[in-house]
Amino acid sequence: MPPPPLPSSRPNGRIPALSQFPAPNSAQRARGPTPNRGPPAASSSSSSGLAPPPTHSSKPAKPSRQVVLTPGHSPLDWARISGPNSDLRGVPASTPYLRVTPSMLKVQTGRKGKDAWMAINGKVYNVTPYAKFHPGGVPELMRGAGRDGTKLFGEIHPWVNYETMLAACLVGLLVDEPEGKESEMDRMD
Ligand code: HEM
Repeated sequence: MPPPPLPSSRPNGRIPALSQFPAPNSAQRARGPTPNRGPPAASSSSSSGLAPPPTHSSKPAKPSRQVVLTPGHSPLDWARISGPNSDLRGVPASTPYLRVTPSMLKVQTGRKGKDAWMAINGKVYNVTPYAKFHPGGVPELMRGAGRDGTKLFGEIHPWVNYETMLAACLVGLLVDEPEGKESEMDRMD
């Protein structure tokens, strides 16, 4: 079977070569040369020639305050021991989640044989089991012990996913002091 006839616009059967690209009357040419191609202008080149530009990692905005954790207390170790089935609340296993009042919280300082409890966004955690795993160190963590640490926590590391990390340590919810107790306090004034 003979090949199909060639289109009449290509008499020699070849795609015509462009003498110039973009073609003189094209839209690309009308826009002018592509910017930012080719060597930088002499005025913008630094004195160090081909040296790479300085990076942002060379000077941290704030020095890290992380401590060296003792062996066996890495974030991975914590993930392992605080897994889905662990209960690190420090209360009898059958205890339901507690309604924790500020006065109950106040005594859980981590001192005098008491565990350290901390409220964050309305949830109360026993942070004692986590203390040696805290990358900021034990004393730093204990600044929030026995009180509502929401503000402090948020000022330092709002990105930390405490809810997942401390799920096994969730003791209960922070609630207001009961009415009777408040009026008793008022009477004392
Ligand atoms: C309110 C009490 C707390 C204070 C005062 C505190 C303080 C700190 C400090 C000073 C650091 C070092 C930050 C740095 O690298 O410069 C840090 C790191 C860290 N803290 Fe806390 N912390 C508190 C509570 C918590 C809690 C409850 C958790 C966990 C659930 C936690 C998890 C972490 C983590 C994961 C880091 C490493 C952050 C990172 O490298 O991005 N902290 N903390």
